[in-house]
Amino acid sequence: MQQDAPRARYAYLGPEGTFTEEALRQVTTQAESDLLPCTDVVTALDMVRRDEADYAVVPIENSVEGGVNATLDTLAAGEPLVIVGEMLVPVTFTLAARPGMTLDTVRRVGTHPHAWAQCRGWAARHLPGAIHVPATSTAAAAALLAGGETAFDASLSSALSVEKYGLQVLAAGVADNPHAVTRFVLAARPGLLPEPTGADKTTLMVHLPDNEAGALLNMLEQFATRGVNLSRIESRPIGDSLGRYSFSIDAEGHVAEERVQATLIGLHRVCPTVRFLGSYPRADGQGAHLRPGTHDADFRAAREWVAGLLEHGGIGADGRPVAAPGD
Ligand SMILES: O=C(O)C(=O)Cc1ccccc1
Repeated sequence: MQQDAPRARYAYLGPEGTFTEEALRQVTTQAESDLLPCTDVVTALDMVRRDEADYAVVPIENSVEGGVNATLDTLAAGEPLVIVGEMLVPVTFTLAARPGMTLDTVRRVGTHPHAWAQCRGWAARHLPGAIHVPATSTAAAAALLAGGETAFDASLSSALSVEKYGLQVLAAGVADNPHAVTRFVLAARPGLLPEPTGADKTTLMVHLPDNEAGALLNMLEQFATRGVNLSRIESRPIGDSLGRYSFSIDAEGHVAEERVQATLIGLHRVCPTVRFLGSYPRADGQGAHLRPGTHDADFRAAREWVAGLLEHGGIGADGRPVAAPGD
Protein backbone atom coordinates (compact mmCIF):
# COMPACT_ATOMS: atom_id res chain seq x y z
CA MET A 1 0.00 0.00 0.00
CA GLN A 2 1.30 3.46 -0.87
CA GLN A 3 1.87 5.84 2.06
CA ASP A 4 0.64 9.45 1.69
CA ALA A 5 3.49 12.01 1.76
CA PRO A 6 3.53 13.77 5.17
CA ARG A 7 1.80 17.14 5.13
CA ALA A 8 4.21 20.10 5.21
CA ARG A 9 4.03 22.19 8.40
CA TYR A 10 4.14 26.00 8.08
CA ALA A 11 4.71 28.17 11.16
CA TYR A 12 3.77 31.84 10.67
CA LEU A 13 3.14 35.09 12.51
CA GLY A 14 -0.50 34.69 13.54
CA PRO A 15 -3.23 34.58 14.55
CA GLU A 16 -5.39 33.96 11.45
CA GLY A 17 -5.88 37.15 9.46
CA THR A 18 -2.35 38.62 9.56
CA PHE A 19 -0.66 39.98 6.45
CA THR A 20 1.82 37.14 7.04
CA GLU A 21 -1.02 34.69 6.48
CA GLU A 22 -1.75 36.44 3.15
CA ALA A 23 1.91 35.85 2.20
CA LEU A 24 1.64 32.20 3.31
CA ARG A 25 -1.41 31.72 1.09
CA GLN A 26 0.81 32.54 -1.90
CA VAL A 27 2.76 29.31 -1.29
CA THR A 28 0.29 26.80 0.18
CA THR A 29 -3.29 26.19 1.33
CA GLN A 30 -4.94 24.75 4.41
CA ALA A 31 -6.07 21.80 2.27
CA GLU A 32 -2.50 20.69 1.53
CA SER A 33 -0.49 21.81 4.61
CA ASP A 34 -0.71 22.29 8.38
CA LEU A 35 -0.74 26.03 9.11
CA LEU A 36 0.65 26.81 12.57
CA PRO A 37 0.02 30.37 13.83
CA CYS A 38 2.67 31.72 16.28
CA THR A 39 2.65 34.80 18.50
CA ASP A 40 5.96 36.18 17.18
CA VAL A 41 8.54 35.69 14.43
CA VAL A 42 11.18 34.26 16.81
CA THR A 43 8.82 31.44 17.85
CA ALA A 44 7.94 30.72 14.19
CA LEU A 45 11.64 30.47 13.18
CA ASP A 46 12.56 28.44 16.27
CA MET A 47 9.79 25.92 15.48
CA VAL A 48 11.64 25.18 12.22
CA ARG A 49 14.95 24.87 14.08
CA ARG A 50 13.35 22.34 16.47
CA ASP A 51 11.74 20.41 13.57
CA GLU A 52 8.26 21.26 14.87
CA ALA A 53 7.62 22.92 11.49
CA ASP A 54 9.17 22.49 8.03
CA TYR A 55 8.88 26.15 7.04
CA ALA A 56 8.36 29.53 8.68
CA VAL A 57 6.77 32.53 6.94
CA VAL A 58 7.84 35.82 8.53
CA PRO A 59 7.99 39.50 7.49
CA ILE A 60 11.54 40.69 6.75
CA GLU A 61 11.28 44.15 5.18
CA ASN A 62 8.78 46.90 4.56
CA SER A 63 9.01 49.60 1.89
CA VAL A 64 8.11 52.29 4.49
CA GLU A 65 9.61 51.15 7.79
CA GLY A 66 12.61 49.11 6.56
CA GLY A 67 13.90 45.85 8.03
CA VAL A 68 12.07 43.74 10.61
CA ASN A 69 14.81 43.51 13.24
CA ALA A 70 13.43 40.43 15.03
CA THR A 71 13.59 38.48 11.76
CA LEU A 72 17.03 39.78 10.70
CA ASP A 73 18.54 39.07 14.14
CA THR A 74 16.97 35.62 14.53
CA LEU A 75 18.24 34.52 11.11
CA ALA A 76 21.71 35.98 11.83
CA ALA A 77 22.42 33.88 14.96
CA GLY A 78 21.64 30.43 16.37
CA GLU A 79 21.15 27.17 14.49
CA PRO A 80 21.40 27.84 10.74
CA LEU A 81 18.26 28.51 8.70
CA VAL A 82 18.04 29.42 5.01
CA ILE A 83 15.57 31.45 3.01
CA VAL A 84 14.02 29.38 0.21
CA GLY A 85 11.43 31.84 -1.10
CA GLU A 86 10.09 35.39 -0.82
CA MET A 87 6.59 36.86 -1.16
CA LEU A 88 5.42 40.46 -1.59
CA VAL A 89 2.13 41.72 -0.10
CA PRO A 90 0.74 45.24 -0.75
CA VAL A 91 -0.36 46.56 2.64
CA THR A 92 -3.15 49.00 3.53
CA PHE A 93 -5.01 48.95 6.81
CA THR A 94 -8.56 49.08 8.13
CA LEU A 95 -9.33 50.94 11.34
CA ALA A 96 -12.02 48.98 13.15
CA ALA A 97 -13.75 48.80 16.52
CA ARG A 98 -16.55 47.07 18.38
CA PRO A 99 -20.03 48.22 17.29
CA GLY A 100 -21.02 51.61 18.73
CA MET A 101 -17.62 53.36 18.44
CA THR A 102 -17.15 56.34 16.15
CA LEU A 103 -13.94 57.79 14.72
CA ASP A 104 -13.97 60.81 17.06
CA THR A 105 -14.13 58.62 20.20
CA VAL A 106 -10.99 56.57 19.39
CA ARG A 107 -8.19 57.40 21.87
CA ARG A 108 -6.01 54.22 21.82
CA VAL A 109 -5.21 52.16 18.74
CA GLY A 110 -3.94 48.59 19.03
CA THR A 111 -1.74 47.24 16.25
CA HIS A 112 1.71 45.88 15.32
CA PRO A 113 4.48 48.55 15.61
CA HIS A 114 5.26 48.25 11.88
CA ALA A 115 1.62 48.93 11.06
CA TRP A 116 1.52 52.01 13.32
CA ALA A 117 4.70 53.32 11.66
CA GLN A 118 2.91 53.11 8.31
CA CYS A 119 -0.18 55.01 9.52
CA ARG A 120 1.35 57.68 11.83
CA GLY A 121 0.61 60.59 9.48
CA TRP A 122 -2.98 59.43 8.90
CA ALA A 123 -3.52 59.02 12.65
CA ALA A 124 -2.16 62.52 13.37
CA ARG A 125 -4.67 63.99 10.89
CA HIS A 126 -7.74 61.85 11.69
CA LEU A 127 -7.18 60.81 15.32
CA PRO A 128 -5.28 63.75 16.86
CA GLY A 129 -3.93 62.82 20.29
CA ALA A 130 -4.65 59.09 19.89
CA ILE A 131 -1.89 56.79 21.15
CA HIS A 132 -0.51 53.51 19.87
CA VAL A 133 -0.88 50.36 22.00
CA PRO A 134 1.52 47.70 20.64
CA ALA A 135 0.16 44.26 19.76
CA THR A 136 2.05 41.14 18.63
CA SER A 137 0.42 41.43 15.17
CA THR A 138 -2.30 43.41 13.40
CA ALA A 139 -4.72 40.45 13.56
CA ALA A 140 -3.89 39.87 17.24
CA ALA A 141 -5.15 43.41 17.95
CA ALA A 142 -8.36 42.77 15.98
CA ALA A 143 -8.92 39.42 17.73
CA LEU A 144 -8.29 40.90 21.20
CA LEU A 145 -10.68 43.77 20.53
CA ALA A 146 -13.39 41.37 19.37
CA GLY A 147 -12.79 39.29 22.52
CA GLY A 148 -13.47 42.30 24.81
CA GLU A 149 -9.94 43.72 25.33
CA THR A 150 -10.13 47.16 26.95
CA ALA A 151 -6.47 48.31 26.63
CA PHE A 152 -7.38 49.91 23.28
CA ASP A 153 -10.60 50.94 21.58
CA ALA A 154 -9.78 50.40 17.90
CA SER A 155 -7.42 48.23 15.86
CA LEU A 156 -5.48 48.73 12.62
CA SER A 157 -5.37 45.46 10.67
CA SER A 158 -6.19 43.91 7.31
CA ALA A 159 -9.70 44.15 5.84
CA LEU A 160 -9.84 40.34 5.94
CA SER A 161 -9.15 40.18 9.67
CA VAL A 162 -11.81 42.83 10.42
CA GLU A 163 -14.33 40.60 8.67
CA LYS A 164 -13.00 37.43 10.33
CA TYR A 165 -13.27 38.87 13.86
CA GLY A 166 -16.61 40.64 13.24
CA LEU A 167 -15.48 44.20 13.93
CA GLN A 168 -17.04 47.37 12.55
CA VAL A 169 -15.09 49.37 9.96
CA LEU A 170 -14.31 52.99 11.00
CA ALA A 171 -11.96 53.78 8.09
CA ALA A 172 -10.77 51.66 5.15
CA GLY A 173 -7.63 52.03 2.97
CA VAL A 174 -5.61 53.63 5.80
CA ALA A 175 -1.92 54.16 4.87
CA ASP A 176 0.53 57.05 4.70
CA ASN A 177 1.88 55.52 1.51
CA PRO A 178 -0.81 53.76 -0.55
CA HIS A 179 1.87 51.78 -2.44
CA ALA A 180 3.55 50.31 0.66
CA VAL A 181 4.68 46.71 0.19
CA THR A 182 5.89 44.21 2.78
CA ARG A 183 8.31 41.46 1.87
CA PHE A 184 8.00 38.09 3.59
CA VAL A 185 10.39 35.15 3.49
CA LEU A 186 9.93 31.40 3.60
CA ALA A 187 12.65 29.95 5.86
CA ALA A 188 13.68 26.29 6.19
CA ARG A 189 16.44 24.14 7.68
CA PRO A 190 19.47 23.98 5.35
CA GLY A 191 19.02 21.36 2.61
CA LEU A 192 18.53 21.35 -1.14
CA LEU A 193 18.78 24.84 -2.62
CA PRO A 194 15.99 26.17 -4.84
CA GLU A 195 17.17 25.91 -8.48
CA PRO A 196 18.48 29.08 -10.14
CA THR A 197 15.86 30.82 -12.30
CA GLY A 198 17.92 33.70 -13.75
CA ALA A 199 16.04 36.09 -11.44
CA ASP A 200 17.30 35.20 -7.96
CA LYS A 201 18.53 36.75 -4.74
CA THR A 202 21.15 35.61 -2.26
CA THR A 203 20.92 36.69 1.40
CA LEU A 204 24.06 36.93 3.56
CA MET A 205 25.11 38.12 6.99
CA VAL A 206 28.71 39.29 7.37
CA HIS A 207 30.91 40.68 10.15
CA LEU A 208 33.80 43.06 9.45
CA PRO A 209 37.26 42.77 10.99
CA ASP A 210 37.64 44.98 14.12
CA ASN A 211 39.63 48.23 13.94
CA GLU A 212 40.55 48.01 10.27
CA ALA A 213 40.36 51.21 8.21
CA GLY A 214 38.44 50.62 4.99
CA ALA A 215 36.97 47.27 6.13
CA LEU A 216 33.47 48.24 4.95
CA LEU A 217 34.79 49.40 1.58
CA ASN A 218 36.83 46.21 1.25
CA MET A 219 33.72 44.11 1.92
CA LEU A 220 31.61 46.05 -0.60
CA GLU A 221 34.34 45.80 -3.24
CA GLN A 222 33.94 42.01 -3.23
CA PHE A 223 30.48 42.53 -4.74
CA ALA A 224 31.37 45.48 -6.97
CA THR A 225 34.36 43.89 -8.72
CA ARG A 226 32.26 40.83 -9.66
CA GLY A 227 29.35 42.97 -10.90
CA VAL A 228 26.97 41.76 -8.16
CA ASN A 229 24.29 44.36 -7.40
CA LEU A 230 22.86 44.70 -3.87
CA SER A 231 19.11 45.16 -3.32
CA ARG A 232 19.33 45.64 0.47
CA ILE A 233 22.06 46.30 3.02
CA GLU A 234 21.43 47.04 6.68
CA SER A 235 23.66 47.19 9.71
CA ARG A 236 22.54 45.57 12.97
CA PRO A 237 24.38 45.76 16.30
CA ILE A 238 26.03 42.40 17.13
CA GLY A 239 25.09 43.01 20.77
CA ASP A 240 28.23 42.01 22.70
CA SER A 241 29.78 45.51 22.87
CA LEU A 242 29.21 49.00 21.51
CA GLY A 243 30.43 49.70 17.98
CA ARG A 244 30.28 46.11 16.66
CA TYR A 245 27.87 45.63 13.77
CA SER A 246 26.84 42.85 11.43
CA PHE A 247 25.64 43.57 7.90
CA SER A 248 22.53 41.94 6.51
CA ILE A 249 22.73 41.88 2.71
CA ASP A 250 20.55 40.84 -0.24
CA ALA A 251 22.55 40.46 -3.45
CA GLU A 252 21.23 39.84 -6.97
CA GLY A 253 22.02 36.34 -8.24
CA HIS A 254 22.17 32.69 -7.13
CA VAL A 255 25.05 30.86 -5.44
CA ALA A 256 25.04 28.52 -8.46
CA GLU A 257 26.29 31.48 -10.56
CA GLU A 258 30.02 32.08 -10.96
CA ARG A 259 30.02 35.78 -10.07
CA VAL A 260 28.18 35.06 -6.79
CA GLN A 261 30.58 32.21 -5.95
CA ALA A 262 33.58 34.47 -6.65
CA THR A 263 32.01 37.11 -4.37
CA LEU A 264 31.52 34.56 -1.56
CA ILE A 265 35.13 33.40 -1.92
CA GLY A 266 36.27 37.04 -1.70
CA LEU A 267 34.06 37.71 1.36
CA HIS A 268 35.37 34.60 3.09
CA ARG A 269 38.92 35.90 2.63
CA VAL A 270 38.28 39.41 4.01
CA CYS A 271 35.47 39.00 6.60
CA PRO A 272 35.80 37.03 9.89
CA THR A 273 32.21 35.71 9.61
CA VAL A 274 30.06 35.09 6.52
CA ARG A 275 26.72 33.36 7.01
CA PHE A 276 24.95 32.10 3.87
CA LEU A 277 21.21 32.64 4.34
CA GLY A 278 19.95 31.23 1.05
CA SER A 279 19.56 31.71 -2.71
CA TYR A 280 15.94 31.84 -3.94
CA PRO A 281 13.77 33.19 -6.78
CA ARG A 282 12.90 36.90 -6.66
CA ALA A 283 9.21 37.56 -6.09
CA ASP A 284 9.22 40.33 -8.74
CA GLY A 285 10.86 38.03 -11.34
CA GLN A 286 13.38 40.75 -12.33
CA GLY A 287 16.55 39.23 -13.76
CA ALA A 288 19.97 40.72 -12.90
CA HIS A 289 21.54 43.12 -15.45
CA LEU A 290 24.94 41.57 -16.01
CA ARG A 291 27.95 43.74 -16.77
CA PRO A 292 30.20 42.53 -19.62
CA GLY A 293 32.78 40.08 -18.24
CA THR A 294 30.59 38.79 -15.38
CA HIS A 295 28.64 36.01 -17.14
CA ASP A 296 29.31 32.39 -16.09
CA ALA A 297 31.01 31.77 -19.44
CA ASP A 298 33.46 34.66 -18.81
CA PHE A 299 34.54 33.16 -15.46
CA ARG A 300 34.88 29.68 -16.98
CA ALA A 301 36.98 30.95 -19.91
CA ALA A 302 39.24 32.90 -17.52
CA ARG A 303 39.75 29.87 -15.30
CA GLU A 304 40.56 27.64 -18.26
CA TRP A 305 43.10 30.20 -19.48
CA VAL A 306 44.89 30.21 -16.11
CA ALA A 307 44.74 26.38 -15.94
CA GLY A 308 46.39 26.31 -19.39
CA LEU A 309 49.22 28.60 -18.20
CA LEU A 310 49.88 26.30 -15.24
CA GLU A 311 49.71 23.12 -17.26
CA HIS A 312 52.06 24.55 -19.88
CA GLY A 313 54.46 25.66 -17.12
CA GLY A 314 54.46 22.28 -15.37
CA ILE A 315 52.61 23.56 -12.28
CA GLY A 316 49.67 21.64 -10.78
CA ALA A 317 46.37 23.16 -9.64
CA ASP A 318 47.81 23.19 -6.07
CA GLY A 319 50.61 25.56 -7.21
CA ARG A 320 53.39 22.94 -6.91
CA PRO A 321 55.56 21.69 -9.78
CA VAL A 322 54.16 18.56 -11.37
CA ALA A 323 56.65 15.69 -11.25
CA ALA A 324 58.00 14.99 -14.74
CA PRO A 325 57.74 11.36 -15.94
CA GLY A 326 60.66 9.37 -14.61
CA ASP A 327 61.37 11.75 -11.65
O1 LIG B 1 0.84 41.91 11.92
C1 LIG B 1 0.69 41.46 10.79
O2 LIG B 1 -0.40 41.35 10.21
C2 LIG B 1 1.88 41.05 10.11
O3 LIG B 1 1.83 40.15 9.31
C3 LIG B 1 3.13 41.85 10.35
C4 LIG B 1 3.00 43.11 9.56
C5 LIG B 1 2.71 44.28 10.21
C6 LIG B 1 2.59 45.45 9.46
C7 LIG B 1 2.74 45.43 8.09
C8 LIG B 1 3.01 44.23 7.46
C9 LIG B 1 3.14 43.06 8.20
